[in-house]
Amino acid sequence: TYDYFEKRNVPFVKPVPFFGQVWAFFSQEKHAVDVASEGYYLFPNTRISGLFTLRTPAYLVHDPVLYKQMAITDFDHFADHVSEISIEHDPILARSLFFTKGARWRHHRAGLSQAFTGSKMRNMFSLLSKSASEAMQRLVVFSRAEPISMELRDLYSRLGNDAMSSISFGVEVDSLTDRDNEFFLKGKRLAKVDGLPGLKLLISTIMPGLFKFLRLSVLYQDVNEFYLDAVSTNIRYRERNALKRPDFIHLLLQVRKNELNGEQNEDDAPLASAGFSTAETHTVDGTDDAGEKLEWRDIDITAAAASFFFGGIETTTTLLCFASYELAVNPSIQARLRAEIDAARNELDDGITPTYEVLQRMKFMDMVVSETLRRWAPFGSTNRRCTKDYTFTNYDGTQITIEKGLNVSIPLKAFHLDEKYFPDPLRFDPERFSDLTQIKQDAYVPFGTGLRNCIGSRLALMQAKCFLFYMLSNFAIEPGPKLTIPIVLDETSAGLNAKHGFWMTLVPRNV
Ligand code: HEM
Repeated sequence: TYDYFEKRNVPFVKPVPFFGQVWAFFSQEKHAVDVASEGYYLFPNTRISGLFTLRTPAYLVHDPVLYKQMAITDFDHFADHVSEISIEHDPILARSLFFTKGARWRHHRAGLSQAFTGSKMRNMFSLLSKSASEAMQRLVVFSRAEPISMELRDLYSRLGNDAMSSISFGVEVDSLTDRDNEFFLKGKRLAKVDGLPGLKLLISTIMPGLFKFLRLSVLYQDVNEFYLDAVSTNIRYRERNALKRPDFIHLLLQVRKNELNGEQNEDDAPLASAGFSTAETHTVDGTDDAGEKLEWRDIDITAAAASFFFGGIETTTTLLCFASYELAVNPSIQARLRAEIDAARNELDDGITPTYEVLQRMKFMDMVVSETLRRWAPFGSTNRRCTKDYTFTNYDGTQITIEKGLNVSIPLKAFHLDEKYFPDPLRFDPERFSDLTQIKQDAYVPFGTGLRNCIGSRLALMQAKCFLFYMLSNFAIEPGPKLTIPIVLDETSAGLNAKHGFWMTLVPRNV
């Protein structure tokens, strides 16, 4: 088994007998994303390297151009993500977009894409902004014009949960005051990426076969039941009361009735970009091999809405936490961003409430957010399953064939921190994004690339910018006494997190 890559002339990370590289996942003091990317640093002159999980060979892509090729032009060779989540044991997660495969994925992606267009995001933005603005007013009252010390991951995940509850379900919650409301508690359990759920998620990614064999589930049973019940009650209520609101449930009900299909909105083109990092839109044909469309049942709508909590809140919270950290330790960057926000506020009717278009125009805000996503990619690696044999040429002219069924890992974080693409890569420097023609676009992939890229990039960018806008309108962010500088990462979390928290002091601006 272990001569697999030698025979194919592919450099590979030497496996520990029986365990392969899995040993390193569980025995080292390194984050799973860094363990998975080890070959990237060991073999700088190849487009791909090999590794073993237990005794199964898998690949690691080194060349961002190859990733792009696999994800766009040669998409039909790499149509799926690798996880094997069972519909029986994880009825919601297995139906959510990241984990679906084949015809179900095509159908869901084609439907959901209609809910994430620029014009839909702009309509939704008013709900997002209202939720953020109300939360910020409560925070201002809470501070009583005095500096307050806060752990920002907790704060941002509360704000994120409240915003997502509003834009997904039309449910207004206030997790700052009502700290143990059910939407927040269940949302936290849903999106948990540390402890046992994080471990299971890791196993589902690095050893999908074993995960399937052990019949494991990731989500807690009570979380499945909560969301299934919440969404079907919500749908019935809307149907009875003919309720219309620009949120996801409403859009997904329209998708179900095929009301959005082919809807052309002349607003879409100018609204399509939420900033430099916005993931490109690709058209996906939603019909199956027999030319049929699947139905959108209640459980599919539930899975879609729940997946926004699962995939969207932790990641956007991570972006906000690291942006706040960098602003706190780089006061001159913070001052420049604050000046841009103040200038934008002068142009607003009420001097307070940003619009989608105002945020779209803020150049320095976009530079700060883009650089945060580069330096601290919330999603440090993604993957593909090879669905059809694939042959390509390596740098040295040799042909390599990836066989159907093998898993391929893509080290997004390693691309972002490679000095070949980004000189002095550990330095936080928004100026890199001042001249966008200088950015090596293939290597800048915070939202992945191709047909399976992040569907929520516009929402994430607008949400992060909106929260930063309100935060810096009201507070200066300073390092708190409990903050560790430089930040120490939590190597045990499946996501990107600070080991000792994001402790900051928020100083009211009184403007
Ligand atoms: C800063 C925040 C976010 C980051 C950095 C991020 C990053 C990513 C990445 C890297 C992927 C995999 C792409 C690939 O395999 O090529 C992905 C997929 C996905 N993301 Fe995000 N994401 C964020 C926020 C969101 C939000 C807010 C939502 C939904 C509301 C969302 C929904 C999804 C979904 C559904 C997929 C799977 C797409 C598919 O398989 O077709 N993400 N995201």
